[in-house]
Amino acid sequence: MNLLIYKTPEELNQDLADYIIKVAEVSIEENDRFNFVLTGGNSPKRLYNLLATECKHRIDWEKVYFFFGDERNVPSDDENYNGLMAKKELFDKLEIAEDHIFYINTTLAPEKAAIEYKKAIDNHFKGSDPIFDFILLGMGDDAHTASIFPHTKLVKNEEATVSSVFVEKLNTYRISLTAPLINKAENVAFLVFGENKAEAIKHVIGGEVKDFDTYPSQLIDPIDGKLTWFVDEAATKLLES
Ligand SMILES: O=C1O[C@H](COP(=O)(O)O)[C@@H](O)[C@H](O)[C@H]1O
Repeated sequence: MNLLIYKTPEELNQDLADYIIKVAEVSIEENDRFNFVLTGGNSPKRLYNLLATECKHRIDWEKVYFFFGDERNVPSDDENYNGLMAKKELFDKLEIAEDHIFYINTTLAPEKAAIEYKKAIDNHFKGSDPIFDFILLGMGDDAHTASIFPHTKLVKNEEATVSSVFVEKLNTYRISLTAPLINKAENVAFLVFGENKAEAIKHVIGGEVKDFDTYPSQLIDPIDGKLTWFVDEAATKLLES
């Protein structure tokens, strides 16, 4: 695991954008495509904007396929739909072709949406192991990642798949890649900044004992891939040095 700590979110985003560009270049050179899993929430907005503007000409976007690590069970025009945020910040600006974007279909019941999403992933990988080139993850202040929330059935899911989950504290369903599927990836990066994440970082990165049920982000540990944490100083202020 590689922990990179930045003074500000701006510096973090710049470096993370450069990192994504390098991984994309290697994937495109080796496989003629880059399979990129996006995170949702608020944290990645500036990064996506940066990729779509200042970094626009540094990636061959026609070779990029976009997926989502998780989705909220809301209509696709709801402002909480992760896909809508990515569409506004990234896809529309880059004029990404629709058949390169794998949205999670929330017009279906959550369980069916998860099944269909896994099918779409399997089709894309043409039956070979679904190993994504790059998975970008966020982390909530409760240490959830993707939609693997504390004390939910997803924490214990040992299958590399996509699953729906009812999150009691939010009183809603989510659809999420499971940790075993995430852990197959070539590269996984966490994007975490802000003081409100400090307590979670203390336990997830600094914790001596594993308590997956309370801190689901601890589940992320790629089998053969590389894990990098991009965090700012505020988020690490409770980490003992
Ligand atoms: O609900 C979600 O939250 C996490 C964390 O979001 P952030 O804005 O605090 O970084 C995010 O990774 C996930 O995709 C999203 O659905």
